[in-house]
Amino acid sequence: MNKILEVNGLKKDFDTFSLDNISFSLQEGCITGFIGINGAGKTTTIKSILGLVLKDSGSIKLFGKDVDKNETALKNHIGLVLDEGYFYEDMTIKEMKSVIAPAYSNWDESVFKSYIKRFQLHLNQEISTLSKGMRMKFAISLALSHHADLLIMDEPTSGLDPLVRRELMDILLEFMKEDGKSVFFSTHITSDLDKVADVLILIDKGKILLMEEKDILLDTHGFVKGDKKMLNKHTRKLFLTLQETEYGFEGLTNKKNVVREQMNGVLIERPTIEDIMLAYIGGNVNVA
Ligand SMILES: Nc1ncnc2c1ncn2[C@@H]1O[C@H](COP(=O)(O)OP(=O)(O)OP(=O)(O)O)[C@@H](O)[C@H]1O
Repeated sequence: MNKILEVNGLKKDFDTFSLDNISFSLQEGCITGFIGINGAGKTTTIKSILGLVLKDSGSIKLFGKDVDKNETALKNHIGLVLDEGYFYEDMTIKEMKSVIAPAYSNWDESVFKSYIKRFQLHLNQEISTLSKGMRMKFAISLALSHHADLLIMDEPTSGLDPLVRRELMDILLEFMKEDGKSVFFSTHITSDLDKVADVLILIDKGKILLMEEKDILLDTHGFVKGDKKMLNKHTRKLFLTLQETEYGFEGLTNKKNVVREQMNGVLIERPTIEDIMLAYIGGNVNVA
């Protein structure tokens, strides 16, 4: 599989926050979830990739080419949905589209119109009167109307109701049906990724803590409950988090098979992506 985006040694210092030597890559044909709590550095990373924030150091390659040297050509391949509105509020949908469309050499008006129809948006409606869900749908319509290969979305589901979030997930899966497409999707609402993500990248305090295929993560991690008698110097080391009560314990392990072998009789449940995220960013972590 081709690497569609390669980020190497990305650094950005703000007064009270730093992106600390961020490196990761995205594989073609994958939906990659970029997860982390509020303020973890997701937006700063995405904006640095796009050149909307000036990085201090590091290299970024899109489709194998240096972003700094090929900005305009590469922009044609990217569909962008940012969390903060980048629309002119007093324009209508049609007027805003006319500002954005000429920036893309492969703009496809018929695709745009089909999304507007599908989302029941009205070309003459003023942006300032759009609800949050309608804004997101408009942003998606723009992002998908120039045959982009990589869709980059920053917190697209934030503040949306479950129905609209589901609709968005369906659109992503539809987009992925065509060969060579990829999605990079930042969110702190990890439940959105349960169904759609192939790979997860976890960022916290400006550092990448974890990068793994979702299925492998969910297979190797387990939420374990059992009798306190099973805990000893060795078995304790198998846990990322551990809570003990008078009688029992519960904790998250990243070595599910070893726990199964060495701790007979414990109950092992499948964790959610959120359980895993919180275990890695919380204290009390024994990462081997
Ligand atoms: N222009 C800036 N100047 C100074 N600090 C900044 C600037 N932009 C972002 N930050 C800081 O960088 C940190 C990371 O912010 P960022 O928006 O990247 O996080 P995030 O993971 O996207 O959070 P959220 O989920 O809340 O959107 C925050 O502490 C923020 O205050």
